[in-house]
Amino acid sequence: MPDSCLRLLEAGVSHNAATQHASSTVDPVKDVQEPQQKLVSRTSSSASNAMIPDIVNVPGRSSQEVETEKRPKAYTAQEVTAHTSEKDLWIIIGSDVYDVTEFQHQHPGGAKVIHGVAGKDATKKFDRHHRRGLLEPYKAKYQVGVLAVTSPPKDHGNPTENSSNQEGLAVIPTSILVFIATL
Ligand code: HEM
Repeated sequence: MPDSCLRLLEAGVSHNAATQHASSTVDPVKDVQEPQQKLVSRTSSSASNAMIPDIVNVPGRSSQEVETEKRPKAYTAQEVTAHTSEKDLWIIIGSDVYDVTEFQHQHPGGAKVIHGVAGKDATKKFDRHHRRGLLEPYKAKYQVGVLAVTSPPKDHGNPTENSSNQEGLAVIPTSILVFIATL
């Protein structure tokens, strides 16, 4: 075989070796990326685990029981309206719901004023005659829950944080392009 051919062969071999080397440099990158991807998914799953209350596994008690203890019960204003009789009398003050069936007869301001707000939001009338701080010692005994939030609390008032709005922004340039293309 002529020398030039030998040189060419050598060059081919070294080229293949270089290709192999190049591809072998890609593989480790893949190897590095894969665990990273796994890490990301592990991180995101642990992030969703963070949403689960810490004390789910209380021996002998269901997570639902523990949850019920942690959060006060939420009642809608509609539900409170079902408790208007002297024998079952609830009122709302601020964001709290009180069962004042027993307290109405001990109320220094009289039971009559309490009857006037039975099953209703008594906040305005209460605030006319008391400081809110006055309720603190009564809460443990008479508060039965909190007022349920019926409308979504967030995503109002800051439209830039709305993801659907971000999608909308992404659509605008495309539609402009289509418009330009039709000219
Ligand atoms: C859980 C609910 C309530 C508690 C614990 C409560 C407690 C009290 C207390 C301790 C007093 C004596 C005066 C004072 O210390 O300020 C009082 C007076 C009074 N309360 Fe209430 N109250 C409640 C709800 C209401 C509501 C809903 C009304 C009105 C609709 C009302 C109207 C009055 C009035 C008119 C007085 C007399 C005020 C005065 O003498 O100047 N209270 N209440």
